[in-house]
Amino acid sequence: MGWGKSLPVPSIQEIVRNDSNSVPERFIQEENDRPKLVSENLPDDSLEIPVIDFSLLANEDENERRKLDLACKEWGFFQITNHGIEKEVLLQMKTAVAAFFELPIEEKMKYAMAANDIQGFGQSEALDKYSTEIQKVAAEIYANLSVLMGLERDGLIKLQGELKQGIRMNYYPTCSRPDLVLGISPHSDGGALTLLLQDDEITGLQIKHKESWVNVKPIPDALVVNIADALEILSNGVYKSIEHRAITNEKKERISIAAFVLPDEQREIGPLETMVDELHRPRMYRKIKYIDYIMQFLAKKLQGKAHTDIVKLEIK
Ligand SMILES: O=C(O)CCC(=O)C(=O)O
Ligand SMILES: [Fe+2]
Repeated sequence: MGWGKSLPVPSIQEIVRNDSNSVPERFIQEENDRPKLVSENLPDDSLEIPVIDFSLLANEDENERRKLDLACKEWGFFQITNHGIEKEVLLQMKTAVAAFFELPIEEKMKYAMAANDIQGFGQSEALDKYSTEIQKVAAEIYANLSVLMGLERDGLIKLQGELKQGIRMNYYPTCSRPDLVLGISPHSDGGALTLLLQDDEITGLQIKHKESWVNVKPIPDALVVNIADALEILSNGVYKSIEHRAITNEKKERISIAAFVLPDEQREIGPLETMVDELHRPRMYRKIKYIDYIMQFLAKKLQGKAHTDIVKLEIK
């Protein structure tokens, strides 16, 4: 598990417990960054991110693989159904995470302090099972992306080493002024691939698509998958690591669980030779050791989609 400990941010559960009606000043977004929930500029609800049937992918279905290719090029995001992870495993993970967020702050701190915990969660059977299943799904997506990028099925794994995984749990309390705040600011993910288990009912995730924000409407038991920075770089910008954010709502708290699939930190990442074509698609990024990329990524915090700029080459 790579990135060790969670950052000591003030516990939102504690803030809400103390006063659930006011929005602390520092959460209020600048006018331009507010989610605009009631004005014009509403997210276009007619648009939906692509849905991929994982069982077809696993059966080497050419058509589904083409859909995956398009989804990664045009959206950077897709939902997968029929991923084969048992409902029970998803439910147990959600229950364990919800229980964790219910713990009093003192108990949570104990987990946060313990070294080698996944983002302050401690060891748990639910987490281990979930993480193992996610790994299998990620490996199959990797295999398909490898083929789409002109490699053998195990091409990406060979280049990146064994896949690492980090889990982040997000808790968004209800908010009396969802129009003023964001649950999570716009960012792209720094790993290779992110698999997100989100609430079955509450819409919170929004992604940038053609300059506007599009809601990712929950499909019960589906996983939301997105291309993250390392795959954007490996694909020489053909697949996009898209900016996304989460909004809050007045009615119901929301939990999401993000599994970040990461390259081996000691490996170099850079555009695959198969994705570079000096005439039509010149090399867009320089090579960088993944650990160096992450150090620079973390130094910039969550600030929009400037991350891959770290390695972008000037194209003349
Ligand atoms: O809660 C969500 O839907 C988004 C979470 C997210 O983007 C992240 O954890 O990186
Ligand atoms: Fe994210």
